[in-house]
Amino acid sequence: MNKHLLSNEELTMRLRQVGEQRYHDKHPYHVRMHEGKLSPEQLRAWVANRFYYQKNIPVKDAIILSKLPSREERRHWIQRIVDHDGTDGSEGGIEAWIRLGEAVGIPREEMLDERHVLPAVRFAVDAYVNFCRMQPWLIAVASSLTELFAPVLITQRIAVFEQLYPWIRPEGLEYFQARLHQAPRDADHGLELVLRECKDRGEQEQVISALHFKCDVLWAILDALSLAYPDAEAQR
Ligand SMILES: O=C(O)c1cc(C(=O)O)c2c(n1)C(=O)C(=O)c1cc(C(=O)O)[nH]c1-2
Repeated sequence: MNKHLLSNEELTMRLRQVGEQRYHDKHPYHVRMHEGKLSPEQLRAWVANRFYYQKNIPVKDAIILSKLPSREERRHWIQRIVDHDGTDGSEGGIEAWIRLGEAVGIPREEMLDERHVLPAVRFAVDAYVNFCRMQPWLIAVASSLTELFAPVLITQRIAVFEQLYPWIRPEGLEYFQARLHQAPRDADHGLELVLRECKDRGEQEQVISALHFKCDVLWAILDALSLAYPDAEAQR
C-alpha cells in the first residue's frame, strides 16, 4: 500500500481529478443547459432550486468561520459571507441571484418562499451545511474546493445564457460576472489552507473524500431536477 505523504503537486492533482470525474458540469441536466436545450420551465426550475444552495452558502461559511483557528484566516474567510449577504451599498450574491430569478421570469416572492424547492434539493443542500457543521474545519474547507472548477464553467455559462437563451434579461447575468473574480480568490485561499494544513496521508485522503462528497451534493441537486423536470423527448 502506497501511504507516503503526497506532495502539494500530487494532492492538487488528486483534487483536480475528483472534479474531472464528478463535477456537476458532467451531469446530463447541466450538459443540456449548456447545449441550450433546457426549456424555459427547466431553466427556471434550476434557478429556483439553486437559490436554496445560494442562500445556504453564507450559513455554512459562518459555521466554518466559527471554527477557523486564527484571526488571519477568519479575516480572509469572512469575505465570503459579505460577498453573498452584501453590505450597505452593495447588495451581494443572494440579491443578485434573486434578480437572476426575475430575469428568467420567477417573481421574487416565489424565490423567497421556496415553493419551487424540491425535497431532495433541500436534503442535499442541508447535507452540505451539516457536513461543515460536523466535520473539522480543514475537511469543511476542503468541501468548498469545487470552486476550483467553477470559474471555467461560469465563464462558459455567461456565454451560453447570452447566446442560447436570448429570452433571459441580461441583468440576470450579474451574479455570474461577480463570481468570475470571487471564485478564483476563494478557491486559491481554500487550496492554500488545505495544502498547508494537511499533516499526514490520512488527512490528505479525508480532504479528497470531502471534495468527492461535495461533488455528490451538486450532482444530487441535478438528479432531483431531472426527475421532476424530464426532457420533452423522454416524456414521449
Ligand atoms: O454555478 C456554479 O456552477 C457554481 C458552483 C459552485 C460550486 O462548485 O460549489 C459554487 C457556485 N456556483 C457559487 O456561485 C458559489 O457561490 C459557491 C460557493 C461554494 C462553496 O462551496 O463555498 N460553491 C459555489
